Amino acid sequence: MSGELKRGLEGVLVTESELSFIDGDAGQLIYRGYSIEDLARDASYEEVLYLLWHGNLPNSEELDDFASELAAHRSLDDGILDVARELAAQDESPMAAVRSLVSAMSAYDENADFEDVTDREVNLEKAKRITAKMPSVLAAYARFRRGDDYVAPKEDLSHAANFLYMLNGEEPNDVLAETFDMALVLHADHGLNASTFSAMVTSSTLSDMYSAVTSAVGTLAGSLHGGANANVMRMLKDIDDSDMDPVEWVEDALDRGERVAGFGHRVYNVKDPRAKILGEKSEALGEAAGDMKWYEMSVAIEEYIGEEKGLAPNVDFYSASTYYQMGIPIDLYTPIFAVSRVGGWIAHVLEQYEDNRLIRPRARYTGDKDLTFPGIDER
Ligand SMILES: CC(=O)SCCNC(=O)CCNC(=O)[C@H](O)C(C)(C)COP(=O)(O)OP(=O)(O)OC[C@H]1O[C@@H](n2cnc3c(N)ncnc32)[C@H](O)[C@@H]1OP(=O)(O)O
Ligand SMILES: O=C([O-])CC(=O)C(=O)O
Repeated sequence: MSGELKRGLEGVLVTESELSFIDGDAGQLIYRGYSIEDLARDASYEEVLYLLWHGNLPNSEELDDFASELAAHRSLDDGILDVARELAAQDESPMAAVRSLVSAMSAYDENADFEDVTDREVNLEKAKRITAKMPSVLAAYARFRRGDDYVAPKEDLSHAANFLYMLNGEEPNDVLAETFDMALVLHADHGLNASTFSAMVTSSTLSDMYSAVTSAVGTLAGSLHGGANANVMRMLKDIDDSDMDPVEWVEDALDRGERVAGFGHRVYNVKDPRAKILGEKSEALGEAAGDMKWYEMSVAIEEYIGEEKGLAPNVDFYSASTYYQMGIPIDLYTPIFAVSRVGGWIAHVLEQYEDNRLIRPRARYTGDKDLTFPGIDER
C-alpha cells in the first residue's frame, strides 16, 4: 500500500469511465466524445440522457420512444404528494425535501427491491422513473410551500418545459424552455465530482439506485458543491442591497477570508466552459429584459477575482443570474442542479454495476494505540 496521503482524493484515479472527459487546463468538457458546446447548442436533455445511459446518440425513432417513456413516468403517486405536502408544511429546505422524496419514491416502485441490483434492464426502468419524477416532486413541493395546488404533468411537453409548467402553472415560452433545457444539458455530468462519487460509493456496496441517488442529492447540497449556485445569487442580491460597488464588496469579503461562491474548481485551472455558455445566456436574458444589472455585476466580479486571486468562474457563477432572470426562486437552484445531474449519477452507477469493485479507501491513523482502558470511576 502506498503511504502517500492524498487529502480530498485530489488527483487520484479510482476507476475508468467512458462518460465525461475534462481538460482542466484547456477548459474542455466532453460527454462521450461530444463537446459541451455542441451539446448545449444542438442536443436536448433527453438526447443527453440517452447518450449517457446507452453510449450513443439516439436516432429520431429511438429519441421519440425514449422521450415518451420518460414522459409517461412524470406523474406522482398520491403518497408522494402527501409526503411533499408534509415537508412543505414543515418548511423543509428544498434540497432536503428532494432528498427525502427521492428516497420515498422507492416505496412506489415494484422493482425497487429487485434482487439483482446490477440488472441493467431493471435499472434502466428505475433510471427513467427517478429522472422523470425528480422535476415533478420539486415542482409539487415548491407549489405546496407557497399554498398552491399540484399541477399534473403534461406528456406532450419536453422534460425542461414540463418542469417549468409544473412549477409555474403555465407553459413556458420558447426562450425559457430552451434556456432551461440547455442548463439541464450543461449540468448533466462532470466526471467524478463529489456527488457522483457519493452515488458510486453507495452503489459499490451493491446497494440500489434509489439509495445511490439519495446519497448523491445529500452530497450535492453542500456550499462547496451544488449549493454554491444559490449562494452566488444571494451574494449578488446582497451587493445590490448594499449599494456598494461590486468590486469593493468582494474585496471586503476576501479581506475577511471568505470564499466567493461560484469561483474556483478542483479540476479547472481556467474558466469552466459551462460558465462561458451560461454567461452568454445571462447576458441575452438581461438584454431581452432591458436590464443588464445582474450580468454586469457578475462580469465586474469575474474580472476582479481573476486579477486579484487568479480564480475563474465555475458552472455555478452564471447559472445564478440566468435562473434569477428566468424568475426561478433562489433556493430551487441547487435542487434544479440535482434534477439535471441525476442523469450523470445514474450513468456512473450503471458503469459501477457493470464492473463493480467495493470503494473503500484508507486513512492514515494518527491516534493512540496503547492506552489502558480505565474503569468508569477512573476517568
Ligand atoms: C458544481 C461545483 O461543485 S463547482 C464548485 C462550487 N463551489 C464553489 O463555488 C464554492 C467556492 N469555491 C471553493 O470553495 C473552491 O474553489 C472549491 C471547493 C470549489 C475547490 O477547492 P480546492 O480544489 O480544494 O481548492 P483549494 O481549497 O485548495 O483552494 C486553493 C486556493 O484558492 C483559494 N480559493 C479557492 N476558491 C476560492 C473562492 N471561491 N474564493 C476565494 N478563495 C478561493 C483558497 O482559499 C486557496 O487559497 P490558499 O492556497 O491561499 O489557501
Ligand atoms: O466537478 C466538480 O468537482 C464540480 C462540478 O463542477 C460539477 O459537479 O459539475
